[in-house]
Amino acid sequence: MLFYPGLNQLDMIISVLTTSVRPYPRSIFILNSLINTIVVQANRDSAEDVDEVIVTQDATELYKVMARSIVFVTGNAKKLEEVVQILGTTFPYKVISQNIDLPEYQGEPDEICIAKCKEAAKHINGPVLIEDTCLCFNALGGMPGPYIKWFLMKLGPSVAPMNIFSIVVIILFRGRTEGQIVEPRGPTNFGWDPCFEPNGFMQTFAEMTEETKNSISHRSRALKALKDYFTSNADSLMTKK
Ligand SMILES: O=P(O)(O)OP(=O)(O)OP(=O)(O)OC[C@H]1O[C@@H](n2cnc3c(O)ncnc32)[C@H](O)[C@@H]1O
Ligand SMILES: [Mg+2]
Repeated sequence: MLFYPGLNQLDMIISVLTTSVRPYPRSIFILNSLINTIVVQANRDSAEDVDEVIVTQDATELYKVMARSIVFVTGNAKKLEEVVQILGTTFPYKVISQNIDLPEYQGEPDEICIAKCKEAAKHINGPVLIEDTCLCFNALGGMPGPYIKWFLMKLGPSVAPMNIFSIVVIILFRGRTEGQIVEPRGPTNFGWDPCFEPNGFMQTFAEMTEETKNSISHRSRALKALKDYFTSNADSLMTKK
């Protein structure tokens, strides 16, 4: 059952599909046996797009590496930067990024997230991580919600009081950060960061150091829950088909 906290909140939803275990774009997996060398998968991108070549002599080891990869699909470089920083080096899965601008779906945040996740999985053919952020205004009955991207593009970061809330669905995790909307302050290179001042702080997200934002943000709380879950269940998740 998916959890949705209500519209008077800002929701960040992260979906993880662990439905298949296959090779992924941007990696070449090579099984180097005594008999010959088998390229298990060369991806459909050009050779320049290949991030790494993994060579192993042990088929079991190969499948372990393949099974322990998740592709984070996003067209947003700032999201990617934060997700990589937050997950850090101790996340038990290898996170490979793929820049695909997925469709902006309509509907409730959880439905949007699932649709986005399925679409990402179609491109990647394997486990994917996606994220969708909604910004919901109390004064507007929850709008623009998932349509915040277009609001930001048209109006810039000037908004009304709200709360922040983060959840992760399909495998479900939640994180929440509350705060106030203020006159924009700080760099304007990431969405609504300049106008969101979390409770207990005198700075907006944009004015904070990355470390401070990542220690309290909706994203970091959702990802912490995800990381804890994947760390405890790494072996059983790896074998899921
Ligand atoms: O490819 P995807 O991952 O969908 O990336 P996106 O930029 O399209 O992102 P969303 O669909 O989730 O749209 C949410 C909007 O909110 C912005 N946003 C997301 N997380 C944010 C954060 O932590 N701080 C400020 N703005 C954020 C983001 O730049 C978008 O304009
Ligand atoms: Mg998007």
